[in-house]
Amino acid sequence: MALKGFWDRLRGREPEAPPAPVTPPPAQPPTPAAPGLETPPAPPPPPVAPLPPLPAIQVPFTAPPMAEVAPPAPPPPEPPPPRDPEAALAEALASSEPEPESATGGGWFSRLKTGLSRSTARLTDAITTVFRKRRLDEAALEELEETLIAADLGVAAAHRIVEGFRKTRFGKEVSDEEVKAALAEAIAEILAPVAKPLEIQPQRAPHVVLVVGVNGTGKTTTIAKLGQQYRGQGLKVMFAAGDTFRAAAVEQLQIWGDRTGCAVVAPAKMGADAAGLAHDALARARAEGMDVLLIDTAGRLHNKSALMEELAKIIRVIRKLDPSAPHSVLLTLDATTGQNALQQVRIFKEMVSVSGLAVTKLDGSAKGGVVVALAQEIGLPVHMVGVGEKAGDLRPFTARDFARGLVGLGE
Ligand SMILES: Nc1nc2c(ncn2[C@@H]2O[C@H](COP(=O)(O)OP(=O)(O)OP(=O)(O)O)[C@@H](O)[C@H]2O)c(=O)[nH]1
Repeated sequence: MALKGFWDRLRGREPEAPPAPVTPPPAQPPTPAAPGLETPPAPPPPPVAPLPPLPAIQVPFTAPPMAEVAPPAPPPPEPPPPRDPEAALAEALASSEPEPESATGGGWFSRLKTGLSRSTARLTDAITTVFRKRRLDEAALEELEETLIAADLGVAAAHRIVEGFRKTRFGKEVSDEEVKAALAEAIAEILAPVAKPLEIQPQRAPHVVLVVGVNGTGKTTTIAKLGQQYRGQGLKVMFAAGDTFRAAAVEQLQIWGDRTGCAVVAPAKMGADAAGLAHDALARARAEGMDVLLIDTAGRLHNKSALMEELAKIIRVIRKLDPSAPHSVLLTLDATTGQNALQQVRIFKEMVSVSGLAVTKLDGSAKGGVVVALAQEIGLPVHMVGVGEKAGDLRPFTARDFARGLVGLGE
């Protein structure tokens, strides 16, 4: 239970409450057994006497006006038929072709902006209310700081931004639009040092990317999306299904491999040694002239030290073949976990030398501001962001676009 609690907290979930104690039903008085029978037949129910008429009770009742009477609830909608995972995957891949700008209403930026819309609302609704033509005094600065913290930007970034406002605009009258524009600039400034693409060096033959992260944060999907992108660039790509404990993860990677034309090295049986698998995959990748090898890993073992040992072993073993591998260690973070993402980075940094981050599920989160907290407090490169489940929904992270998208401004 304690370890389950640890993993739940790491994933940003409240640990499950222990099951409620079962209360035994109240004891029934024993039924007297009929002589010679173990189970007496139930006695016939006594005839029900007609109830005497109830005295009339007057309950004062005022009918609500008609408009307030709730209409009868419509019948519940039919639950959608269960989706065949393969069909869902095929659909995601089919729609992952680079779409023309017109089809996406302005291309990647508008997708980013749409994806961030929940986070944007959280951040800007308060700004719009507070700063409609208002003098930037102490009270306004305090409200701004609270808004930024509530939008998951973290205390340090919120403080830094507010101090910037104090220096440049204190005492001036500002509108919500001015505040948003200045905010976008301040956020972009914080993000700029960490906005670095994941640079693949095919001459490493192959460039090895070890992908780590808590389970469910999007490791397998991110690998698949990257595979698709690299294939599009004409690179030869191999996936190693190193999450050998989860049959579904191996299967998922195999399907993505088939669809994207990436080779897949999968374990012969579940629970196989992940380090051995990574070693075999690297040997094969070298023999087959691959440019990139993406290694998936388990996100959860029975405890933190077991996971740490597994990751360390994978690295030790692949270094027997290439002492410089892995060339990148990519940590996936689920944006919906908000501030908990910072804790995940700290824990994974203790286990392995993380070289950069992929922040996923920004589309399903109102906590996209956490990327600013990550930049300010962790400072690791943010290579890419995921704003959807489609293969095309993983894009390089750029400070200006993200900052403007987050505060709801145009390109
Ligand atoms: N909306 C949305 N969903 C995403 C994104 N990235 C991944 N997902 C979904 O998140 C779920 C978990 O993703 P996986 O790639 O299986 O996560 P994982 O870290 O490999 O999980 P384990 O295999 O359990 O360790 C899947 O349903 C993905 O489709 C994203 O950017 N946006």
